[in-house]
Amino acid sequence: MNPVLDALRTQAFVDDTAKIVDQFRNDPDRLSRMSLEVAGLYIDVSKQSWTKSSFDRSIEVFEQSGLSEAREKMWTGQTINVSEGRAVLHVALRDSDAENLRLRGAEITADVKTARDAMKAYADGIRSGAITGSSGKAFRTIVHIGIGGSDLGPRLVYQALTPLTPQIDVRFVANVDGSELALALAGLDPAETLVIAVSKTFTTQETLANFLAAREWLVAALGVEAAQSHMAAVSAAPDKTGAYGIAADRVFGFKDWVGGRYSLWSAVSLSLVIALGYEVYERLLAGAHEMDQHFLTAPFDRNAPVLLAAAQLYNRIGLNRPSRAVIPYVHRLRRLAAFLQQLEMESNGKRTSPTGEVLPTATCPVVFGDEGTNAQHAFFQMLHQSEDVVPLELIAVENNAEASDDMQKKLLSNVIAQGEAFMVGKSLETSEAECRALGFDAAKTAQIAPQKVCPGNKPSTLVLINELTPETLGALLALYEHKTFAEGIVLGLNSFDQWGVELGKTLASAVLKDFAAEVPAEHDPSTAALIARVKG
Ligand SMILES: O=P(O)(O)OC[C@H]1O[C@](O)(CO)[C@@H](O)[C@@H]1O
Repeated sequence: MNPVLDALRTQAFVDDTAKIVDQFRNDPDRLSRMSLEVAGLYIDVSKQSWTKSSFDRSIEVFEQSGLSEAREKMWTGQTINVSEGRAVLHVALRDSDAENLRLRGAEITADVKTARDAMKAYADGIRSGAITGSSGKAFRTIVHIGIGGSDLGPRLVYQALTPLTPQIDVRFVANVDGSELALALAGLDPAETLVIAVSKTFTTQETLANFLAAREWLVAALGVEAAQSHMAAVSAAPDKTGAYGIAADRVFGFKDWVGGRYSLWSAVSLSLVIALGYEVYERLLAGAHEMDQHFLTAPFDRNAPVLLAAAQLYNRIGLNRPSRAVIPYVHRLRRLAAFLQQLEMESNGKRTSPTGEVLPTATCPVVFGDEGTNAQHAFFQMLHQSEDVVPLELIAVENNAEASDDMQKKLLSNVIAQGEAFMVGKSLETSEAECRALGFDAAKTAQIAPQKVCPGNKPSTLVLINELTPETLGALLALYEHKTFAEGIVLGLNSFDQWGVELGKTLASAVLKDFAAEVPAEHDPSTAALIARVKG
């Protein structure tokens, strides 16, 4: 029983038939109350399914959820990730105010500063040419090897901010499917290549397998000793890196109070700091910090992360909508949906409370998406006409210096029109009129018009980024982190562990053993047949 969420569901039930478009007539202040501008982001949730009462009820849910106290606990470094016995302090990585850091105990200040300085020195050395490959050649390419939180954030940020002609290129490798590494190494000169293994635990099968294969590639071309200066590692378990032949002065650490999917602010982004420059990294942190301050101080009904979280809970819990589509109309943010899939679904895709009780409600929707306008020519057909309601998150950039004014206007016209189209839909009357305008006779109109109908009344949120800069990108990603945190608190779960991923890993290592075993372990006939097939 979760009384605050029950109240929300009751309100949603009452408002179930409400038309979004009518709410603007019923409530002249709707747009101003449900939109705000912060850290270079304009956020509009007025096309969500709320009535005035259900919006107010949704905000009350957060006021009654203990979110303020939980936020304080996080910011002051208390052990809120109870099952792993850890604090959650990724926000400290983007807080350059030493006074604040000291509040959390002395060692954090030193840790954060030491890690930043080490990254900066190494990156500046490579960018200036003071640090080179074994043959004295400058590094031209970084092969960033990592998966999950050690890949999705850095890959998203690199694609978002990389210059058109980068001084140093970054190629990302995550999957243990050897094709990804093969494609990443293709055409590279080992003498100009730096391989960085990125893993919080330094135990992840895919990352270690890819790193060993990449090291072999280096050693084959350069020899064991020379290869050393072409390898580096990032980990919260630096003690594990030595076994992989990585020199101690090429290991960059971070602490276990940084969760994997919240780690892009840490040394996990070393590849970016080298390729884009320390200054870009600092600006990314500054943008995220501005959103942190907003989240910390803004009242909940004017708090961007809370507004996005409230829309999601209203859709997921209030109206039982099991999915959410994230559509960045920004080619440089084409990996945003993938990043949010891990951030939100690995954080809040849970079924029990931190004390082990099964939760009384659903939790996280299925998050999916692709870049706009591409998605319009792929799955929008279903989103527009299906009876299923999939709430949308539309993200766009207002000013893009890389695009002509004409193309930018075309792009923005699409994202704005889609929000409207999902809300207003297309009625049978409109469809019939269209058919008649096309010269269809009554029989053909009766056949075709119903097929053109779009039910509409489908909600969307728009996040409009003034210009895609390191600051606004930092703010955008911090926005989603705090949205996810706020939802987790209301749902009554621990957003910072991920016990559910272990089963697949355990079974994978058992199957791997079975491939080599004389007599494989007991499995169901389908699994046994597959193992036998691979064993040949
Ligand atoms: O950085 P690591 O320790 O290699 O882990 C990679 C990813 O694997 C996970 O543990 C899930 O399997 C994620 O939480 C994490 O981001």
